[in-house]
Parts: sequence; structure tokens; C-alpha cells
Amino acid sequence: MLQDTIAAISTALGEAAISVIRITGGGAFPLAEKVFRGSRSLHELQRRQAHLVTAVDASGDTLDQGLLLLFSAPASYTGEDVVEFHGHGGLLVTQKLLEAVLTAGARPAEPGEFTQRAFLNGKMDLTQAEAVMDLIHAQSTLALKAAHEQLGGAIGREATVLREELIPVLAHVEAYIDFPEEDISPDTGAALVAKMDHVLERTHRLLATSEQGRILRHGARTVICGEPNVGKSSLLNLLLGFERAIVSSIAGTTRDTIEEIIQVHGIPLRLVDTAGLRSSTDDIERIGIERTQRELERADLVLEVVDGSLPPAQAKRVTLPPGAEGRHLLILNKADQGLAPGWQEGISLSCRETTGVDALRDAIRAVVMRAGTMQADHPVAINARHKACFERIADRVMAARVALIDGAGPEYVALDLREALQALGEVTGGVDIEQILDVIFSSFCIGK
Ligand SMILES: Nc1nc2c(c(=O)[nH]1)N(C=O)[C@@H](CNc1ccc(C(=O)N[C@@H](CCC(=O)O)C(=O)O)cc1)CN2
Ligand SMILES: Nc1nc2c(ncn2[C@@H]2O[C@H](COP(=O)(O)OP(=O)(O)OP(=O)(O)O)[C@@H](O)[C@H]2O)c(=O)[nH]1
Ligand SMILES: [Mg+2]
Repeated sequence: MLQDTIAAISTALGEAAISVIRITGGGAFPLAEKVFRGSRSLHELQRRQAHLVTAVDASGDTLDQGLLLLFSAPASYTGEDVVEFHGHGGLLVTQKLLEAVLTAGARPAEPGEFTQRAFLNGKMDLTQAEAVMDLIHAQSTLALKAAHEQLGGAIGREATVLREELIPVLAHVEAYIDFPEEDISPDTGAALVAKMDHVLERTHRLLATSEQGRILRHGARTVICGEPNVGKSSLLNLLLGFERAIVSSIAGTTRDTIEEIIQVHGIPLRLVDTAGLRSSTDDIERIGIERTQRELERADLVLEVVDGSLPPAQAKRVTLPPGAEGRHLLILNKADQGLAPGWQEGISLSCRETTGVDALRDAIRAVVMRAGTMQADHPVAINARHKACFERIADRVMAARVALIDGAGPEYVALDLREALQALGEVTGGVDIEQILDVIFSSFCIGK
């Protein structure tokens, strides 16, 4: 596949020690020849080694001095010829470098285009390409771990296992279409059902990681709620480690919801500070309170804050939406003023003296893990796209299973299995029908 040559600044824009410009495509080397001058001509340069060169613009004026790296296809990130220039990280110098590279004939790369090329050139499957972005966006240790697993091909390997289990089943069923005088014997039928059951089991295990995938990628939605003035914003600031939200002794200080990502024991939490819950006549405050109610409904975790220095009878407790009990923690704040008698449960904590935070972190981990969504020992975590594919796979294999048991005829069973394989191909982006034909005609023996 002949691709045009693209270039981009691959490092963040701004003042930095170093910036990297990447060029990929069939024209990368001739183009680099025009922009980079070294002690030797480019084609003599050792591949995959750093060489000190000078970058010049179209009129030969020096732009920067830096390190040049050449990767010859296919041994590169994209699988094409790749040129990297590592220059001085400055906004203007880097932009001028990119301009020089574009003037020399490259096209500006679209977002993700380097990785897209890596995928198109077979350097990685779709799940690995997705993992590159997960890795960059990871905001917690566990999210990072899951991204590394996926980048290493964990989901692709699962898909391969499922494919290798389904293809012989399909091949077997297809064989009966070609020989209509033969029926699928009960023994064969039972064996095929057993194989489908195994596929279903594996698929469901993968599907069970989708909640974990959502939390790792977007954070567990953690809503801090409670009456005005109990210290909700103080708790947000304490967990964040800096003064994000305004704290004051005036009740009703927080009116809008504030969201920040933190990590607790490697789990990303999307913390939401809310307006204190009370009946209010102030329109703006009322809207804030309604918003809090909505947040509570979609929360993965509710941190209910009360003033623990006051007796429980004086606390107006939050009404939790149905089903939220298991993902709720009560926080008895202001413990520095002494805990009032009567509190039966709850984590005593002082935002002022920063005590009780470790106990809170442990309790948060326990709740998120207990909810059954996070599996610390299972770092694979599918995303929403994978989930849709695996749901279709489970649905189609289930349909094939029913068709087989009902004696619907091999062509119906085959149709469902083909659809399952199609969905499976979509997971990794390698939909390939040839593979099935190959199995039928080479490894599968019909001459019983
Ligand atoms: N300077 C630089 N750093 C980078 C990248 C890059 O493109 N440039 N990467 C970009 O995201 C990541 C590293 N990913 C890479 C993956 C494969 C190859 C590569 O050359 N693969 C060849 C050779 C493999 C080998 O020698 O073992 C290949 O697959 O054939 C390079 C970078 C992170 N760091
Ligand atoms: N003694 C003591 N005071 C605290 C503690 N935590 C917060 N406060 C004080 O309680 C008051 C209210 O704190 P905020 O964090 O603004 O309370 P809030 O729940 O966000 O209040 P609203 O946004 O108005 O709903 C402030 O004066 C804080 O300094 C604590 O642990 N001990
Ligand atoms: Mg507040």
C-alpha cells in the first residue's frame, strides 16, 4: 500500500528541553535529505542510531541542531520509513522545523495517523492501537497496567483464542452444507455445542471486565454529598492535595458541581463535589441541589459527609437512590472537635487536621472492589467498542447453539457462526474470511 508522507510534532507544544518531529512514509528519507545536514549524507547513516545534524529551511538557513534517527521499513513504529528529529524544545523553533519539513513535501498528519498506519501495516491490531491512547490517557496505576496489558496484545490474544475455537466449529458445520445427504450426528452435535459453550464462557468472562474498563478509563464517579457546611469541599481539597474548591463557613458556598480526577490505591476516581443538600428558595442553589440528586443516581460511589461533632439526631441525612446502599460511605467529619456520641457507623475524619484519610482510602478501595466491578488480578479491561462486539459474539454463538440443538439445518448454524466471527474480526480489525476457507480445504478432513 503506497501511502503519502506525513509529518507532525510528536511532543507537547510549549517550552521544553526537547521536541520531536516525526515523519513517516515512502518519501520520508528523500525529504529528510533536503532538511537535515550532517557530516555524512543521509543514506550512509546507520539506521536506528542517533546522529547529530543541522536542520535548515528551504533557503539553507539554520533552524536547529539536533539528533536524527532513521528507521527503514518495515522495522519502525509505523512499518514505513520513519525519520525522527529530536530538536530543542521551543514553540517557535519546533514550528519552523515542522514548516520546513512540510515545505520539503510532507503533509501534516491527522490525529492518530501514525498509529493508524502502524495498524494498517500490521504492526499492531486495533485493540493495541486503542491501548496506545489508553496508555497516554491513563490517570491511575491500574489504568496504566490495563493499558500495558492491552498494548501487549492481551485482548487480541483472547480474540485469537475465540477465533481458533470458532473456526473449526464453523468448518465442521460448513462441511455438512456441502454434503446435504449427511446429518450432523448427535455425538458430533454435542461436541460442537460443548465448544460453543466454551466460547460463550470465555466471552462472558471478557464482558465482565467492561465495568472495570469503564472505571479505569473514565474513573469511578464518586459523589461527595451532604448538608451545607459539613466540609464536602474541604474533603475534595484534602483528597486532591490542593485547594481546588472554595471553602467557607458560609452554608451554600458550593453551588455548581466540581469534578476532579484522583487515584486511590491505583483506582481512578472522578470526584464530584456538590452543592449542600437542603431545601432552598434561592433559584441558583436549587438548580445545584437538583444536579446533586442527578449525580447521586449515576454515582459508582457516594461519600456522604456529616458533621460528626454534632449528634446524629441533628444531622439531616441524604436520601440515597435505590440500590446505592452498597456503594455508600458515611464520613464523620470535624473529628477534631470531638465525635458526638450516638454515631453507630462511619469513618471519622478531620479535614482540618487531615486525620482519618488512610482509613477513608482503604474503605473506598473496599467498596469499589466489593461492587464486583474491579478485579485487581485481572488487568484486562475491555472498552465500550469491544463490549458491543463481544455482546454480538455471545448473541450469535447463542443463536447458533439454539439452531444446532433445534436441528435448524447447518446453513442456519453457519450463518450465525459467521456473524460471530465477523464481530470477532471487528474487535481486532482483522476481518478475514479467507482463513475460514483455508481451514475447510486444508486441515479439515471430510473423507471419513
Ligand atoms: N523516539 C520515539 N520514542 C517512542 C516512540 C517513537 O515513535 N519514537 N513510540 C511511538 O509510539 C513509542 C515506542 N514504540 C515503538 C514501537 C516500535 C518501534 C519499532 O521500531 N519497531 C520495529 C523494530 C522492533 C525491534 O527492534 O524490536 C518493528 O516493529 O519492526 C519503535 C517505537 C514510545 N517512544
Ligand atoms: N473544625 C473543623 N472544621 C472544618 C473541617 N472541615 C471543614 N471545616 C470547616 O467547615 C466549613 C465548611 O467547609 P466546606 O468545605 O466549605 O463545607 P461544604 O460542605 O463544602 O459546604 P457547602 O459548599 O456550603 O455545602 C469551613 O469553615 C471549614 O473550614 C474539619 O475537619 N474540622
Ligand atoms: Mg462546598
